[in-house]
Amino acid sequence: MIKVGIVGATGYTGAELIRILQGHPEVKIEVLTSQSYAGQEIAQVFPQLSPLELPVLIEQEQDKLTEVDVAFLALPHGVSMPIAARLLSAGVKVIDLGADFRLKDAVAYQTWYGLEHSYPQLLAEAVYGLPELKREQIAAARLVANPGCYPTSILLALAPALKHGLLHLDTIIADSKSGVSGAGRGVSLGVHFSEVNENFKAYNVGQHRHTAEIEQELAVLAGKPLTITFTPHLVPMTRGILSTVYAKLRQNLEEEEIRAIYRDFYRGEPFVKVLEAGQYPQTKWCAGSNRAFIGLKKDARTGRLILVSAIDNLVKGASGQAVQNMNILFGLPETMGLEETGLWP
Ligand SMILES: NC(=O)C1=CN([C@@H]2O[C@H](COP(=O)(O)OP(=O)(O)OC[C@H]3O[C@@H](n4cnc5c(N)ncnc54)[C@H](OP(=O)(O)O)[C@@H]3O)[C@@H](O)[C@H]2O)C=CC1
Ligand SMILES: CC(=O)N[C@@H](CCC(=O)OP(=O)(O)O)C(=O)O
Repeated sequence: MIKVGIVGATGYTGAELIRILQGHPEVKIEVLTSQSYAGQEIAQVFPQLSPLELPVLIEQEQDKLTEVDVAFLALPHGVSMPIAARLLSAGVKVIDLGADFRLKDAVAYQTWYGLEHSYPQLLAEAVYGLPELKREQIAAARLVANPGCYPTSILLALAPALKHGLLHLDTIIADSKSGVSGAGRGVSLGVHFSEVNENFKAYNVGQHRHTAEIEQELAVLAGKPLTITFTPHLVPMTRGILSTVYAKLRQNLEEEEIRAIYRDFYRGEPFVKVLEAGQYPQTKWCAGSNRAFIGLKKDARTGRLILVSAIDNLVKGASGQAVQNMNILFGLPETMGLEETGLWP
């Protein structure tokens, strides 16, 4: 059995990790940490977990954390750096759900996150954990930087088109909408009920920190640097991200030829489904599951490709993808523990 630790178990992605891992046949959850609730049962925070036999919450500084095989860090950005360094030196594999190891460039990290990176030497070895694009590198990694939720939805939508050189690189626009759980469990004015309910807004326009991560990974796919316009929106729903991505096509391909490229790129991928002509995804299709759905349309009038992708921000956008990465790290079938087809309605 793989001994697992979850650091930041009382947050949304931490709880989602417990929900997924408790059904994983090769995992034993050995350590759950919290700074605010140390000494208490996790069921006191999330009563729905009370039927499970889970360890009492402990502080992340305790030695017990260094005795696990793999630790998931479900912490706010800026907090994970020293914890990851300590765990790696104790021989623990680390999957960081936050942003601390996603950018390769420590200067870019400082620019976008307003913090100096305290372990820049780890950035070179960290692998950006999007399994559909980096499976081999993930398998050999000690430190996996789990992608952000918006980047996952946008990168999966664009990867086949960029890999095949289908797009004018300076024309990409990604317009994304997220459920409120994307902001985590902490309370703030922008996410309290009466601010969000019956409301819809764009935020961090032209400056969301995920832009850096998306551009970094799109550049790898395209083989050259590029910039995109990315606008996130907050939707009054709990889970889900829907991204609509627009870009000018370089060649006059038929829509079915483009769809064939997408189908071929994702052939055999258990978690990515390319939809039929005229079919576009909805967030409810993937709520609670690790699946991503991609619909596409060639807009012949404008010469643009329109891509629509849907994921659950807490699953393929965070904890499910992290478990997929753990399966790869330990040579297990990638779908193990992730067979859940989702919640309906
Ligand atoms: N929510 C989402 O959809 C996604 C989130 N992410 C990323 O995953 C990470 C976790 O997100 P999420 O679960 O939503 O966040 P939450 O705010 O819901 O949870 C954060 C967790 O971190 C702990 N924590 C907070 N501050 C500190 C600190 N200074 N030191 C140690 N522990 C601390 C809290 O524990 P306690 O107070 O009990 O100590 C809590 O368990 C973040 O980096 C987030 O950006 C990535 C993709 C999607
Ligand atoms: C709705 C909402 O607020 N979403 C979050 C994205 C969460 C996430 O993926 O953040 P990290 O990159 O820090 O992991 C946001 O826009 O900040």
